[in-house]
Amino acid sequence: MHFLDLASADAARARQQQLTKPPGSLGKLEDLAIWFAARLGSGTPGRLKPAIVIFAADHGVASEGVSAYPAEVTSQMVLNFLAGGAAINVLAREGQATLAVVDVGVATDYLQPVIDPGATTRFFRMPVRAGTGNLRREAAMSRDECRKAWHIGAAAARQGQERGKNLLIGGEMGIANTTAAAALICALTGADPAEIVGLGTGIDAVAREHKVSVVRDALARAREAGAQNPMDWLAEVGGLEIAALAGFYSEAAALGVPVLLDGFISTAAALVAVRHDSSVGDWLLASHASQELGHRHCLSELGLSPLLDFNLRLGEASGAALVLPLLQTALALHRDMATFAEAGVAGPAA
Ligand SMILES: O=C(O)c1ccc[n+]([C@@H]2O[C@H](COP(=O)([O-])O)[C@@H](O)[C@H]2O)c1
Ligand SMILES: Cc1cc2nc[nH]c2cc1C
Repeated sequence: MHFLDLASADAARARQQQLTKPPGSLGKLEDLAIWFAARLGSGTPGRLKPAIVIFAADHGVASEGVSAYPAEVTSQMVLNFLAGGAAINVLAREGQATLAVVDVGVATDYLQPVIDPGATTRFFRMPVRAGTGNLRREAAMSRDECRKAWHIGAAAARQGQERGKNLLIGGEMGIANTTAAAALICALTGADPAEIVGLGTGIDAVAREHKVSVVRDALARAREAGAQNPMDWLAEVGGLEIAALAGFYSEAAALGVPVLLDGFISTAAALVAVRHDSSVGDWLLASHASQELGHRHCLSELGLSPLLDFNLRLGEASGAALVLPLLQTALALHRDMATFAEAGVAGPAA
């Protein structure tokens, strides 16, 4: 386990007091500089080197009519990521982050060649199985499959660290995964599904009522099957990409690399990782508050407050990538501003 570097945090806090501005006037930008100092082990951290990894997988529960889109969209969007046409391709470029996509269980075949010579997105095909089982009726996956997906995520985090990345961002693509994420949040926090289940990709109120009952049925079935600890729940009502994300976050924390969370599904995966090992929580930063109903509840269970509230509900790491320029700016201000002494500016009146 990695500990926070409190001496570096103190050095950063002291520097913030010396920079040519009233103390506290840069608000959360100051907090961010201190947050990164404690985790990057320097009182004046350099530029962030972010890596984005999107885990993609399908969900058997899509057959219950819980999404506004057909399951084939998962594989079609993977092709879009590889061709460079998705929101995350643009956001990753703007945020100067590398982008990789890992197929941990996409069920439908890719109907085009997946290699685009001009594309910069790396692609790894490591399907654990062709989508999960329908979590309303059966375990989403076996414990063994769940562990495999978790380890794929953990290996991705290790590779990020080996490549010198100092900020890890996990994203996901999986039609129907807001159903699995909602079920996990309810299972791990005791919340009522009616307060967590949202509209996902854009279902209507009637479909949402049905989605609530699908989650209720899944929770009752899994409880009956003996689910107790976070790993049990992850296998029973989670998803392959959610398990990979939970492994990715756990390993990032174990390696002492900070993590930037995305939206509802990403945060549900982080909740699993934290309930599995509470020390993971120290390494998590929340990028934004998703429109998805239960996201704020999940964030508050993790003790996190989101930086932005932009009504996003896209997933695929988009909200996390969006805040990268803000984070780089916070660290640049912290590094590059003059102190009162350097600039010959008088401090506060005595
Ligand atoms: O990240 C979020 O907050 C978020 C909220 C709603 C939907 N999504 C994305 O939409 C898909 C899941 O929505 P659904 O309706 O199919 O469950 C999945 O690919 C997610 O990336 C993501
Ligand atoms: C088009 C589309 C793009 C997405 N990106 C992440 N989840 C998504 C879901 C849909 C439906």
